Amino acid sequence: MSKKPVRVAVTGAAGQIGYAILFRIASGEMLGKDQPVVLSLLEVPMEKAQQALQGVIMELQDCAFPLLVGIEAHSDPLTAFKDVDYALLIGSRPRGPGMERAELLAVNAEIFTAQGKALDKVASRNVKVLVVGNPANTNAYIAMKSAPSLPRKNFTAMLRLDHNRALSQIAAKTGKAVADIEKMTVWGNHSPTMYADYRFATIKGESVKTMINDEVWNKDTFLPTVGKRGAAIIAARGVSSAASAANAAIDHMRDWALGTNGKWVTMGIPSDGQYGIPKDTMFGFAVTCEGGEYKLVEGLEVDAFSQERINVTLKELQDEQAGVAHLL
Ligand SMILES: NC(=O)C1=CN([C@@H]2O[C@H](COP(=O)(O)OP(=O)(O)OC[C@H]3O[C@@H](n4cnc5c(N)ncnc54)[C@H](O)[C@@H]3O)[C@@H](O)[C@H]2O)C=CC1
Ligand SMILES: O=C([O-])CC(=O)C(=O)O
Repeated sequence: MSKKPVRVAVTGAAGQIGYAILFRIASGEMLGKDQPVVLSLLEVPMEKAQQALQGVIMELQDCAFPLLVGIEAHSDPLTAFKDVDYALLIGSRPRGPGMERAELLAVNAEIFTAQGKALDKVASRNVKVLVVGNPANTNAYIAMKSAPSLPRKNFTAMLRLDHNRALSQIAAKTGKAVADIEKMTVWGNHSPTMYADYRFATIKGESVKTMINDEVWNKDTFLPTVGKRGAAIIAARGVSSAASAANAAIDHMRDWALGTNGKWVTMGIPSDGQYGIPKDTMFGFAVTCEGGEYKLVEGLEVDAFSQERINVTLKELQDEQAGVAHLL
């Protein structure tokens, strides 16, 4: 018997990442090749954006995806999020020239407060929310705080792009296959302060740290390369990463929904106080997923260098949270 369709909301659906992700969701790459989906697409209520959205919808129709059983265009989160099972919050304002970080936080805080409230009112009580729009961790924190009737654990932020970037740098350094790397993780904020940590990583059972054995490379090459990859892509392409961001969002949601078979992945999740990260902080942690739930990997040793890195990324997140506290 075929499965009941699920409702998937995507915001910023006419943007770059939207264009790179919708076709993959509709083809079953996110939720499985046996899972029919209804796409509920949200864009700003401006004529240009709504018109562009109609163009994307025409293209989705023209793909005749067997799993795509409905497409809706919306300009109001209250209708877009009605009964949704999955919500990918991608649309947000990028930083403009001369714009201070605090201003960006304030503009986006409004978007994510409204969207959190709308999810709270109308989404499925089991909705799985992934925030991609930057600053992703703090936007996810805002949405979670604006949706008090939904479980906190339903809200997550995207650290998977950093995780995937780290995997690919390690593969290049060791000359091994990406697919063979296990137990990689990224701690903290989706920003240059993130701490990509390969101390526990293995390749076919062998320690990656021992294989690389180069602390200077870790500190001076690996961490800056992963941390500043977003800026490097903007410098090269003139616009920010879109296909790789869409790919990471697919990976995040697929693993959360369908499980990781014991493999570690990185998700930004609300802390319950583990590793000294204050409760509710939306922080990148190693997790495994099973049965539609993520589970934090506990008991990892935090050495002095790691603690220092974790403190830096935590401080940044706490400053961001303090910057929006008056809006919540
Ligand atoms: N977490 C991560 O790893 C990454 C996050 N990003 C972030 O993702 C976001 C989207 O990136 P792009 O698609 O490249 O940007 P884009 O500018 O191409 O598209 C954003 C779309 O969102 C729409 N939008 C803005 N406010 C909205 C609202 N309140 N409701 C619904 N739609 C809204 C805009 O009209 C636009 O079509 C940016 O904030 C970017 O910085 C990008 C790459 C990686
Ligand atoms: O850096 C940016 O603006 C886009 C982004 O989040 C990334 O590529 O990691």
